[in-house]
Amino acid sequence: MASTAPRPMRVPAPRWTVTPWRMVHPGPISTPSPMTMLKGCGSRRPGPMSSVHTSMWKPRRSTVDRPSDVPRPLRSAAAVRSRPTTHKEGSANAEALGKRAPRARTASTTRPPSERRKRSGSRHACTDSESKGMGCLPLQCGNHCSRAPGIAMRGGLGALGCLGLRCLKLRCLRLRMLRYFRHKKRQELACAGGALTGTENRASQRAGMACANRRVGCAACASPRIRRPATVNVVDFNRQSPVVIIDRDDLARRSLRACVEAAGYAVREYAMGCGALEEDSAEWMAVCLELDLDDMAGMDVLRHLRARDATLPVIVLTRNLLLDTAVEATRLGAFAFLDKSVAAARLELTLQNASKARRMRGLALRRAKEGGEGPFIGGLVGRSAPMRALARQLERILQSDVPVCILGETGTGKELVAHAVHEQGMRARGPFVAVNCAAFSESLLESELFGHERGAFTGALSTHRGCFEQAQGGTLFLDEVGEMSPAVQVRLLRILQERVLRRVGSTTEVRVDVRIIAATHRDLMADVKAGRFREDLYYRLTVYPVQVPPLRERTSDILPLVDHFLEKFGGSALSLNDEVREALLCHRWPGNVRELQNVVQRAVLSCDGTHIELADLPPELRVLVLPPIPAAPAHTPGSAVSAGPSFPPDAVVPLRELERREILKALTVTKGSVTQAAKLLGLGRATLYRRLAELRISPEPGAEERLSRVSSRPHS
Ligand SMILES: Nc1ncnc2c1ncn2[C@@H]1O[C@H](COP(=O)(O)OP(=O)(O)OP(=O)(O)O)[C@@H](O)[C@H]1O
Repeated sequence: MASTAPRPMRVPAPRWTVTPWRMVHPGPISTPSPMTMLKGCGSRRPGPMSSVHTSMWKPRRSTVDRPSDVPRPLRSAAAVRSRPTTHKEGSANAEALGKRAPRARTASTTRPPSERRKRSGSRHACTDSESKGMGCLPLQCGNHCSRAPGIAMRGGLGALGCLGLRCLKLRCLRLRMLRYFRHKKRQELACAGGALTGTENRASQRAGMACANRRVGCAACASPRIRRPATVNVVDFNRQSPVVIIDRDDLARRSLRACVEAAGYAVREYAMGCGALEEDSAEWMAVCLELDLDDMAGMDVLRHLRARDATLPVIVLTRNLLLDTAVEATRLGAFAFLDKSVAAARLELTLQNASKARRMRGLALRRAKEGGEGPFIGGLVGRSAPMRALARQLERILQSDVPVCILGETGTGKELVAHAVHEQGMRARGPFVAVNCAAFSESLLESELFGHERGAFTGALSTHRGCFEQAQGGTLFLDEVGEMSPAVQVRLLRILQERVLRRVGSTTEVRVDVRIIAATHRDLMADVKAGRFREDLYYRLTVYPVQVPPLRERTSDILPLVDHFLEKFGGSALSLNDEVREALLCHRWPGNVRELQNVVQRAVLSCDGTHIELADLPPELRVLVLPPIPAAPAHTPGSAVSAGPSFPPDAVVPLRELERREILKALTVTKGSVTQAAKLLGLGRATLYRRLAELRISPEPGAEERLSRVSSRPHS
């Protein structure tokens, strides 16, 4: 048998033989990762193009005739196994090597790429059929070309001109990377929207990737022990959202905890992969995962985590940084891959990027979930159109550092907006320091903002770090900035321009890195015109002005806010009757949300413990029922209209009077039922109540008596 084998062409032995049969295929994934591609190409020893090219035509050296000093090519064994040979040639080669002859490749012996890969280790070369099946690009023909001039002419090199193998591989790599990223992008989009097409789903399953929408169960989600949320949770990620550490080593966990906590994140630790997977990961900010675990393979944990929440950043940590592992982790969607020995130094930055990505994905998910209603702002309650517009405005500045000026009437929630910008912005991990400029005299405000040295003035018993220094790396909220004296304005302007400050009584300058958010209820431009506010400071502060709408312009937020405050003040079990709701909706709310909050707090205290009545609201909210309705003698149309001024029959009646008469008529007909009257008049109930208030009409016949009863009750 050995004598019948074709004699290999003898050529002078090079120091290193390139195995040029095929590009190394990364495994059973239809769109291989770029890292894998790199691995495939990189396994060849770099050298001048000409030498690589020449070596392509040489037969591969067998392990038998490799000189002992020649290092064993990384993938020689795998390449031997997967090199597409004829049965005859294969047998001959095998016998020459003293091994069992490979079986002929038949339909029954042909295995799927994944299996072949398992058998041949993680590295293997594509066969012809495989490369077709995997949709290899025509450019890969560069590899085929290495085998026979005929193929070269037909497939690739002929068409492309005689490119060197490495050029082809680079082009091939680039294209495959492009395909990989496109595929990945599609997967991520599908994860967010929860809708993979059938083909994509099958593709991701074939690839062993997490099935994001779970319409078809994937292998990774098979374990019954592991919690699988049915829907994508929408969470506001902030500093309280924990970074989860999964590591079996107590010491390593402790040192990681210290790193993560120093970076300003809450931490949750797990020694076992299963322990972590049994928890709900919806609120986790990120995961630091050690691959070497006791109970299950780290890669499986990663697979499960990604399967349940494709937006959860998983940072893979390992002691032995192997390319194969990195490739596998990247393919499974790991956010980053860190060597444990350098993890501490890199972790902070990686966590920063991870949390930013998580927050942005969270925002996008929330928006998607709310049916495109608009983004969500921090702890602000209210989804009215003006609030959604405000949220959209804020979203644009979250990831920037521009000074923001929040304008709006008192009690509209300016400080809450400032908090939201800080919490969801880039400086979320820094401090948020708020100072009310109206609360201090000029000298005190100076010392409060900029600090002072010991003995700088009478009473300065110790050195004081001002608000600017306290807010280093974070946000300084200057509330009521319009109340600043001209002297403080000048100092503030200098800090904004030069980013340095000098404490009162000090000669040295301190560099400050602070984001400024200012707020005022005043018309700052008017103050500038009146000379009360510096124009240059105005333009420095109002780089991005934001107007918070008053509550009267967003009545649809009133009832959600009432529910919010009822819950806040322990009255969530209390119910409101229709009268109370109408009164709340029709009030003008000059004190805005703060006033509403006070009203609800007071009502919770003064009500009977089951429901809130009109009597539990302050008198200014009961104005609707103040004027008594004139007694309607009969239900005849027009009889109730007599309460108004009389006009000569041919006189033109003012529209307001006509409106008043028609409303009274409707109320008479409906026996004081506002709902029915509104229907008769073709108005909304709230609109009719507003008109009643404006026209000073009491809607209900019994209003007078009830009012007197209510007014006599004591209020807390
Ligand atoms: N959208 C909202 N959702 C929940 N609570 C709110 C909202 N807006 C305001 N509040 C509450 O109303 C109160 C007043 O808000 P805030 O202090 O932010 O208003 P402001 O505009 O800064 O007032 P001022 O101009 O008087 O300082 C706070 O207790 C705040 O929690």
